Amino acid sequence: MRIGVPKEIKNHEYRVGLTPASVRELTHHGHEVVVETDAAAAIGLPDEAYTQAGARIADSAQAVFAEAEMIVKVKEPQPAECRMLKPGQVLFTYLHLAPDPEQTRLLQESGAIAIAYETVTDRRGGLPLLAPMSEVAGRMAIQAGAHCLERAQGGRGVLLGGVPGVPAAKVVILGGGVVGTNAARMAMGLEAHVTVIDKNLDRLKELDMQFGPMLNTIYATVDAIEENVLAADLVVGAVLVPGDSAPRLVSREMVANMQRGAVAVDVAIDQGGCFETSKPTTHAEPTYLVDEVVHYCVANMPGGVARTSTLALNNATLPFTLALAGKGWKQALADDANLRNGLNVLDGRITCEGVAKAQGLAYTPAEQALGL
Ligand SMILES: NC(=O)C1=CN([C@@H]2O[C@H](COP(=O)(O)OP(=O)(O)OC[C@H]3O[C@@H](n4cnc5c(N)ncnc54)[C@H](O)[C@@H]3O)[C@@H](O)[C@H]2O)C=CC1
Ligand SMILES: CC(=O)C(=O)O
Ligand SMILES: [Mg+2]
Repeated sequence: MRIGVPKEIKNHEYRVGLTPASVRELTHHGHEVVVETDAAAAIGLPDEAYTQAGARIADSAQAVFAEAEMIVKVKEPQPAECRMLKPGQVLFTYLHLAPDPEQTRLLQESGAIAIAYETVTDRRGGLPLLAPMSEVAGRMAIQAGAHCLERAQGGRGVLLGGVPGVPAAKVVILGGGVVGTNAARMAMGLEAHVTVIDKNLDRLKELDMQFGPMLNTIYATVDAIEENVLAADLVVGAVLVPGDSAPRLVSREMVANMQRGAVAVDVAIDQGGCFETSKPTTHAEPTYLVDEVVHYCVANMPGGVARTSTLALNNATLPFTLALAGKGWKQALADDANLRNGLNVLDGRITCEGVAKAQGLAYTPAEQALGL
């Protein structure tokens, strides 16, 4: 198969769909790879590393989209990229369609086969292609939150760990999945007072076993969320209902009653965010204030540490990329129910239930769309 890797064009997005090591694996298996020039030069992966791995370098995104049978990317295609997609072309990347009607429509119109990293599953019900970026974003959430808490950033001038004689900051994490666990681990490492709130009791039990008495775990009720958010210095939004829009757990009124200079890091912003006051921001302008609460809502946080993130993402995506390239998309999707859960759009039909529900569109089960 001929696989194309365009340079990412989202604001301050320096990740890339394939590393040279992944390219070598694909060319070793007899596939052709074409990479846009300077696709990953910013993270120390120059064109020569790709040519040594067996790729060809193309001088534009247009050239990559024109000749590839499958496009492997990182972020959701921007409108200009959607318009370059062709009927029958496979797109393998993050999509986050639930809160994005424009992209959904453009993908439907393109006739491409759109497979979203974030809805591919594993045998244990996890999300193996979201997990590495959630690990990164969860860890970054505490770095970003600590920075935003500095007074010069609009924060309340609080140090996460406090010092002897002065209490530690209160960090409240909504959602104890991959983002939440990694955020908790970093915040505990900095000696903050950390609370995780989740509606999944089994998950809370696992966290309790993992971290012991240093971590407070609380079952998610409106009451518990309100009480903890209002007392928090830093709130991390880390909930997810796969495929669907994020549940809005923190209302505008709750934000208005938060402490002045408190910080909200809404990692769940890529699925619409879990604060009513959240709107997507960029690495160039990551924060804004609502009622003197600092909001950090960067939708591509891992792009900030693009080298680490690219390597971590490729570790997870490579087996699926190899399967799609080796078997062809139809067979690969037919053989693997977990990969099939990644299929979001086929022949203009929406095959992810969460996306269809979030946008009030008709849902076609992937099996039906594939004629299985
Ligand atoms: N902004 C960014 O750059 C990035 C954003 N993300 C996003 O972060 C979010 C979280 O991802 P993961 O941790 O991987 O998901 P996950 O599935 O591992 O964890 C989500 C947790 O939320 C809990 N949850 C769901 N609904 C809830 C509710 N109503 N109340 C309380 N808890 C609830 C679930 O029980 C689960 O434990 C996702 O939206 C993901 O796309 C991930 C990586 C990067
Ligand atoms: C998952 C996601 O949104 C990201 O890695 O940018
Ligand atoms: Mg306020």
